Amino acid sequence: MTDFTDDELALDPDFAAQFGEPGFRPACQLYLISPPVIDEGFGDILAAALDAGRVAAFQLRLKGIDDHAIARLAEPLQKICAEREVAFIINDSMGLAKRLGADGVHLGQGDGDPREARKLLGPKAQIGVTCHDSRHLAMEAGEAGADYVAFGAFYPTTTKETTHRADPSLLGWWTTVFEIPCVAIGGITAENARPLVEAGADFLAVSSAVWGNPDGAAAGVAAFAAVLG
Ligand SMILES: Cc1ncc(COP(=O)(O)OP(=O)(O)O)c(N)n1
Ligand SMILES: Cc1ncsc1CCOP(=O)(O)O
Ligand SMILES: [Mg+2]
Repeated sequence: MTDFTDDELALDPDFAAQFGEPGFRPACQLYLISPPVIDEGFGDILAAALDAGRVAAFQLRLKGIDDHAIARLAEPLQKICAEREVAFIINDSMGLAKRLGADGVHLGQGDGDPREARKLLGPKAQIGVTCHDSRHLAMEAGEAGADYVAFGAFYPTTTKETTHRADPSLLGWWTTVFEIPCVAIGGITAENARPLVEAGADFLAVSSAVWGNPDGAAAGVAAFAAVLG
């Protein structure tokens, strides 16, 4: 584990210069995270959601079933994403991402080494890493070649049991020092997203605010348009 000095963790101009000057950052974009359980009808819901606004990526995050079952459910969803040039990301398993020819993989701290994922998936794959509320984890992920770092949870969520709470200032620090995109996740809604966008989040990772929207997932995506600018 790399030991970064307090100076390096601070907003030190020399440190910033070493690791990348603040440059132009595209507007914040939506990154949809699937419900943990879906059925064969989810494809129509996903297509409607992706057609309702600017979505950069979709992560298939299924829990409680094996890779074969995930692969069966993944195929039509991967096609729906490809038709709309939305990145299709597999959660947890670099092996399954390889098997499916997914656009990338998201790795939690217990899901494997980003360097190994890079060797397996190649230079074009999008490899994301969970960094909770930790600058250290994010800098280690960046050093390991991650294409994005994910901070959270920012708000209470029922989608996943979380023990870390991130502050928007973490997003501001990261985007001031590093060029690698950052993702904010955890309990994010169109109503509470603005502080995260203003702090510099490159992506908002959202699940229940879209799939659980009482007016439907398309309305859930459309509701973010105002805050994403
Ligand atoms: C974009 C994004 N950020 C964080 C997570 C959480 O990943 P992980 O910590 O591995 O937990 P599970 O999602 O696997 O329960 C994520 N999936 N996506
Ligand atoms: C996967 C994950 N990791 C941290 S919070 C979370 C859940 C995100 O879902 P929601 O947008 O419903 O809070
Ligand atoms: Mg995981």
